[in-house]
Amino acid sequence: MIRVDSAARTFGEVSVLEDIDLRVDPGEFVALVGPNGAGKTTLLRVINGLLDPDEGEVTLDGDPLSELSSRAVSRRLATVPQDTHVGFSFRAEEIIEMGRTPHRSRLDWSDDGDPVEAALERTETTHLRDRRVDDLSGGERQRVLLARALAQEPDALLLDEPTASLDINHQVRVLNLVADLVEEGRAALAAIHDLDLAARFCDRLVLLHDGTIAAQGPPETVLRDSQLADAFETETAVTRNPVTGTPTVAALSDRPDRDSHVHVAGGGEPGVEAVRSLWKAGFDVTAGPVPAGDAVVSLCDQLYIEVTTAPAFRQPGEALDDALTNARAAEAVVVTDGPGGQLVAEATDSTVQVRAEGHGSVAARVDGGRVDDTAVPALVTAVTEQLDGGIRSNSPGKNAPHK
Ligand SMILES: Nc1ncnc2c1ncn2[C@@H]1O[C@H](COP(=O)(O)OP(=O)(O)OP(=O)(O)O)[C@@H](O)[C@H]1O
Repeated sequence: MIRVDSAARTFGEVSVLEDIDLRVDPGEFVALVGPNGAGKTTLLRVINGLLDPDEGEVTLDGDPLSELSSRAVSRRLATVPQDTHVGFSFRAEEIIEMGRTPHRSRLDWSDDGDPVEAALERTETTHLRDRRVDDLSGGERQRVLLARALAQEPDALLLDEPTASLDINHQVRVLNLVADLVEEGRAALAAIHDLDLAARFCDRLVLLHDGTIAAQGPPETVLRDSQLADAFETETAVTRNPVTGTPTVAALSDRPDRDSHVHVAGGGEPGVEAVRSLWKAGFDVTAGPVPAGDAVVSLCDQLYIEVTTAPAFRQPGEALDDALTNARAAEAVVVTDGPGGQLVAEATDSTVQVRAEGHGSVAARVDGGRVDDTAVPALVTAVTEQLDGGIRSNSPGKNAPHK
C-alpha cells in the first residue's frame, strides 16, 4: 500500500507540492489528473524516492520509504517513466531483464527467465525482444518499459503518462493490462492527461491543481464542470460516453460568450442539433416543451440547460406555459420541426415566431426536421443576424436583454 502523509516539496522558492495526503490500496487503480505543471510527475518522483519531500512522509506497506534501500523499494514499487529514452543502446529483452535486478542476489545471477517471458507476453512485445530500443517507436518503447516494470514483479506500479505515445488500440490494451494487474491485487497510480481514459479505467481520480489535491474520488465526483474549470482554466462539458457509459470531458476553450438568451422549442434530433449548436456558439439556451425522455432533455441535463418537459401528445397547458415564459424572456426563439416546437408555434399564433415583448422578436426556423453540418452555422448566423437586427431596431437602453 502506498501512503503519502502531508508531503510538501519546493524547488528553490517555488512550492510545487503542498500538504499532499494520498493512499493507494492493493486492488486500486488511481489516476493522477490535472493541468500541465500541477505537480503530477513531482509527486510520482516523491513516491518512488527519486525526490525527497521537504516535509511529510511516504510509506510503502507501512514502512517509511526513507528507511528502505533502493533495492527494497524496487521490489515493492516499479515506475514506468514519462520519458522513455533509456540513453543506451540495449536490446528490448535486455532492458526488460533489468527489471529482475532487485530480485537477484549478489551471488546468484541465474534467475529463471519466466517473469521476463511473462512480461513480454502481457505487453505484447515478444516480437520486439531483439530490437534495439533506440530503433523502436515511442509507443513500442513505452510498452517495453512497462514490460520492464512487470518483470520487476512489484506490489505497486507508478506510471507517468503510460498512454502518451500509444495509438488508441494500445492505449486501451495497456490500461486494460494495468486494470488486470490491479485486479490481481496490485496497486497502481498513474498520471494521465486523458480524462476520458482515466474515467474509464480508474477506480478513483485525484485532481492536482497548483500542487494541492483539489478533489478526489470516483470519476463522476471529480469530473465536474466547476472543478475542472478551476483547475484547467477552461470551460468544459462533461457528458457520458454512450458506448463506455463513463464520463467524457470536452474542453470548450473556444466557446465564446455571447450573453444572449435563445429559446429552442422542439425536441428530437432537430432540437438536439439546435440546442447543441447554439450553446456551443455561446448563447444562453433554454428549451422546451419536449416530451419527457426526449434526447433534448438528456442533452440539456448534461449542459445544465433549463428544459421544460411535457408528456408526448399533451395539449397545450401548464408545461407549455412554462416554456412560453422562457420563450418570451428570450431574445430569440428557434422553433424546430421536432415534437413540441409546433405547440409553441401554434400557441403563439405563428408557425415560426414567438414575440418577446419589447425585445424585438426574432426567430429562425430549422426546416426539414434536420439540421445538418451546413445548416448549423447557418442557424447560428441567422440567430446572430436577427438578434443584431432586433437590437438595432430598438433603443439599446430601453431594451436591455431580459434574463
Ligand atoms: N527539478 C526541478 N527544478 C525546478 N522546477 C521543477 C523541477 N521539476 C519540476 N519542476 C516544476 O514543478 C512544477 C510541476 O512539475 P511537474 O512535472 O510535476 O508537473 P506535471 O503535473 O507532471 O506536468 P505535466 O502535465 O506538464 O507533465 C512545474 O512548474 C515544473 O516546472
